[in-house]
Amino acid sequence: MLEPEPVLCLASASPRRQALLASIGVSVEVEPCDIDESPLPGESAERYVIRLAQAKAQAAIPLTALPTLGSDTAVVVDGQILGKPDDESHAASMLLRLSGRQHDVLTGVAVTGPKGILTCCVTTRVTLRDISDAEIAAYWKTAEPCDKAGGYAIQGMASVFVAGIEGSHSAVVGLPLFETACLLRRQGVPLWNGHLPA
Ligand SMILES: Cc1cn([C@H]2C[C@H](O)[C@@H](COP(=O)(O)OP(=O)(O)OP(=O)(O)O)O2)c(=O)[nH]c1=O
Repeated sequence: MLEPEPVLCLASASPRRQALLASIGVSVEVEPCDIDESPLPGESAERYVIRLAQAKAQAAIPLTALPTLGSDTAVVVDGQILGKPDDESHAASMLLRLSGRQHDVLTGVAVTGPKGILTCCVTTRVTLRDISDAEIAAYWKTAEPCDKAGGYAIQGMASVFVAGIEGSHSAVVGLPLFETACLLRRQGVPLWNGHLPA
């Protein structure tokens, strides 16, 4: 079967974001953008993820004629933003902090198009059970944590640690599908490969 024509430019290297968009029938052209992801002094987590989502979406504008989408996901615990782990000990220290308690996962989304740049931020509360040192060491060996904010993947083997979630599962994986669909429709991007009635 022929691949549907792209209707959106995804400014992201994340295969998960591409798969999430494909699940609602949005075929994309991919233009990953390398931007500085350091938080600004005193910046709130919400401002941070929205700023990065906007920067990614804007960086792709010169590369395409399509509307662009940028997104950023951060794990936040005690007001501190946890990014992706640099190495095994960093990953272990992040999981130890998250073990046996709740934290927030924030995902910012920005979509450019005829209406300018539209943004949203979705916060999801995740509860992890107690995680032992042996489990943390074994989890690193799966290679799953290395490219994930907070050093875990709710959609993968770390699901055995996830005691509860309040909010959007897809947002934790990288893109809140309900809110993203709203932004895409406002920018005139067709969903369900063009079959969702306007
Ligand atoms: C907490 C969590 C994060 N993640 C992922 C979502 C994001 O892809 C990643 C956080 O890093 P991001 O910087 O948001 O995204 P990215 O580097 O993967 O892609 P790009 O910047 O090019 O768009 O962590 C999961 O897949 N599962 C989880 O449970």
